[in-house]
Amino acid sequence: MTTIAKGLEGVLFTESKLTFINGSEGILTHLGIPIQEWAENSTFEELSLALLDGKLPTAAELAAFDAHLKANRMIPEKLAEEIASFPRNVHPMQALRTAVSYLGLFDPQAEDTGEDARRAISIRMIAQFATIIAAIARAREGQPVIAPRSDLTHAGNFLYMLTGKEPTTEQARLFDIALVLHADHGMNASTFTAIATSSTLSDVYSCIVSAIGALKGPLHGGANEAVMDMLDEVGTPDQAEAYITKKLDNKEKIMGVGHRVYKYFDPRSRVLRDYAEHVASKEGKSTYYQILETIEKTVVDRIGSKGIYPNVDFYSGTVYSDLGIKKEYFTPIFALARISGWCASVIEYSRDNRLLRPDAQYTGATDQHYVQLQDRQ
Ligand SMILES: CC(=O)SCCNC(=O)CCNC(=O)[C@H](O)C(C)(C)COP(=O)(O)OP(=O)(O)OC[C@H]1O[C@@H](n2cnc3c(N)ncnc32)[C@H](O)[C@@H]1OP(=O)(O)O
Ligand SMILES: O=C([O-])CC(=O)C(=O)O
Repeated sequence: MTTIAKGLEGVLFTESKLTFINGSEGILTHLGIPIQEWAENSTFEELSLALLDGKLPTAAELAAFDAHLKANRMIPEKLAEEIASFPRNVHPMQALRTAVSYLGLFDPQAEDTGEDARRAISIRMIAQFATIIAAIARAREGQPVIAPRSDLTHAGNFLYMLTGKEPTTEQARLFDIALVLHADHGMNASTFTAIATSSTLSDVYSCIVSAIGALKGPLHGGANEAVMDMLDEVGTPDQAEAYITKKLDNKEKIMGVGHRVYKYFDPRSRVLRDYAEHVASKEGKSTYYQILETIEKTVVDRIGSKGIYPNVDFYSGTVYSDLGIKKEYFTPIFALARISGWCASVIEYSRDNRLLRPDAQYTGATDQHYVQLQDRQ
């Protein structure tokens, strides 16, 4: 009998040397190195290069990569003008999807699908995503777009372009850690989507536009914004337990918890919680943080036995919110980090490409004949 792997759960379709996940123990490694070590010691720039090259870079390689990213931060003027003319009421993820598609029109290398071209485009895109997302946010808020600076880190420069203020070293580092935590995660839905597009030998821009569309949904990257919607709906910490209990009694989903692979704490959620706690210890617990603490406890007590624990989207919003970022920009920020994983995975898969084309069990009608329109009931 044919078995159907609903949601492709547990289906292996390729090999990868980038990311390993042990979902029952809550382990995540990139290139064999635990995510906690990346978060503590590395930077988004270094992890991006490591994913692209499949190895830890030397100091000289990292310096050259960093300089290359900085030199590519500007976006075409026409694109900046186009972003400024986007309707203000569209979701920033819609704007990002359109802007990246538009960016591809200005790249003479866009249609080159060789590995060197894919790598060069990827590096430019990693750099330009920050400028595009900040420009989308500024335009949406009716504020002038801010040009990138080349004396700031990728994370620091993004916060500067977003807010118009140079972040403190601690703020820039906290945001950098969030980017590191989100940079790659195996065959998640958006990376798989990017690879599916790439497997047809399509161009990198098309792969990334497809991936942005997949990340946007609330079951994937869109969950970080949905968590904030939930916190706003809960209102105060004393309401949190009753709110979650009612939702679970009604068999409704709680955002930011549960995962296809992790059946225990997502290790990234632990790192983010520690940082949220660190901020709370200095500045007092925010209402959001207190609500999250109660939701985590209620969910783990009620449905932890089903393998439902906080995922990466659970605490990320409170960290961004502490940095003064509005919730509409949380999912674009996920894309700001995940662009590295998408590009690295597309390049890795293209080395041994095979068209992705699964199958569906046919359960429709058989032995039918065409009925003329006038003869149908
Ligand atoms: C970056 C990321 O993409 S991380 C994921 C972000 N998404 C979210 O946070 C959205 C909320 N979570 C979910 O919707 C789910 O947990 C998913 C889609 C992420 C993973 O779902 P699946 O792997 O399909 O889980 P599955 O459906 O097998 O769940 C098993 C059981 O837990 C329940 N469950 C799963 N997630 C949740 C949740 N968030 N809230 C309440 N119950 C849940 C299911 O209803 C199911 O219960 P049942 O056995 O009584 O029918
Ligand atoms: O791996 C997944 O399915 C979703 C996820 O956590 C991610 O993309 O970071």
